[in-house]
Amino acid sequence: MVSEMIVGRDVAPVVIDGVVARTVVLASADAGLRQRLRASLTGLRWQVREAGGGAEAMAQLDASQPEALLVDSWLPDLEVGEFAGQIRMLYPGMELLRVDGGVDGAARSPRRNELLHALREAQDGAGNDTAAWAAAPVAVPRSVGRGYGGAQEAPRQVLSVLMGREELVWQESPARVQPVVTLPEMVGASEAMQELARLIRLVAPRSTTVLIEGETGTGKEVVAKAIHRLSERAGKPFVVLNCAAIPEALLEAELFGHTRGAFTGAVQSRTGRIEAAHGGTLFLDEIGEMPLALQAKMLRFLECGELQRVGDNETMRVDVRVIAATHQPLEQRAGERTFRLDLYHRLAVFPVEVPALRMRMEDLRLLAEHFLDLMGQEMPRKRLTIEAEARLYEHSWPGNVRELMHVLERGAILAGDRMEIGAEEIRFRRATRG
Ligand SMILES: Nc1ncnc2c1ncn2[C@@H]1O[C@H](COP(=O)(O)OP(=O)(O)OP(=O)(O)O)[C@@H](O)[C@H]1O
Repeated sequence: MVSEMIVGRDVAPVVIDGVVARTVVLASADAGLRQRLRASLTGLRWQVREAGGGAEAMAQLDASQPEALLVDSWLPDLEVGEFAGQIRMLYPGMELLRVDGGVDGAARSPRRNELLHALREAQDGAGNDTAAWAAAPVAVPRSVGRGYGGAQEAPRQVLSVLMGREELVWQESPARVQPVVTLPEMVGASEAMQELARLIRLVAPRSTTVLIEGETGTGKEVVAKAIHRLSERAGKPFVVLNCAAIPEALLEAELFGHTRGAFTGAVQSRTGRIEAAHGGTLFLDEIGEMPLALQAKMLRFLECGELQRVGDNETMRVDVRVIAATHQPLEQRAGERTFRLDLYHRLAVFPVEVPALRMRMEDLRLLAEHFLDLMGQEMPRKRLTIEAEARLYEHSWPGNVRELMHVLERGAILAGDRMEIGAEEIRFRRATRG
């Protein structure tokens, strides 16, 4: 279940040595490289925000509006070229440097020179020990980990400097993992997730209504956000309303807004979520929980783009793309007349299904690494023992990705000061034991 929210931006200037620091987001799966770059850049009065992959970097960009982005030549979740293209489109004024190319035809500036200087220093700090650039591989039980081609070998990158030129080049070892083409914030390399990413890319640029189906915790909201971010509406609000979380009596006013005195307790007029999403996207989670009477009003809005606040005679036009999600079989519900068939057809112009985690166990390791990386931003980054990882593969994950996230969080806490999460720390809730 997701909470209601309006995604906003937070900008908190940081002062280093009495000077307001500029912010750089550093996207790399290589913790060593990030650490060295952080040291160099902090010395140059840059505030560094680290991201272990493209999805995380996107979230950091959204939150901190940095002056620059440094991106590794390989990211675990996104194809770098495509990621860079999206960044240029979404943040045209931002300095973007790849650690492999350094110079991409953009004009030199003091800012850019500083970043290049930091890249050189980071390379010096690495010395000639190429093993230092290799991430520690985590073994996957072969019987279950085969799906992700080459996942057993960690990416190994060797940095070299073209002497006399301010450029850095990454050389790749033959053991390199093939980049996986998915989407911002959507970790997963399975065929099912790549197909989902393809559908999302196709539908994102249009204003088509999308119906996202999938079990609880599979990532339906993640998909909705990806569609929003890849659309021309990306700079506009992404508004979420969980239809199951608001009492029936209040849902209409929450969606459409209300005038002062429209009902008992309406002491002042209020904008509804649809209006708040003007220009952007409205994500209606758990649409199957919407009362039938309100479904009729929603259908009218979807068909003409007009709405009336509760208690108001005025009609207003808004430009909102609607994405709905459900874990219920809506078509079946429509057959049983507990959901309006006409609304179902209107919503399901473009249906997409997010597969259950047990149907794509080859994504388990990537997802686990992703969540351990995220937790590693708040406490020392922990690893799973082979036995702990095997235990993850034995489970059937009825709570899907969200359950995995919670199991790992619990495991990390239970492990206390130890850097490894053992099998005994991987505990499943009794009700969801697989
Ligand atoms: N592919 C993914 N990559 C990274 N994180 C994911 C992925 N899928 C889901 N998550 C994470 O798992 C959690 C649950 O995802 P989300 O809320 O999108 O699921 P949902 O299907 O909308 O759940 P519900 O049906 O309960 O509303 C979130 O914290 C989300 O960030």
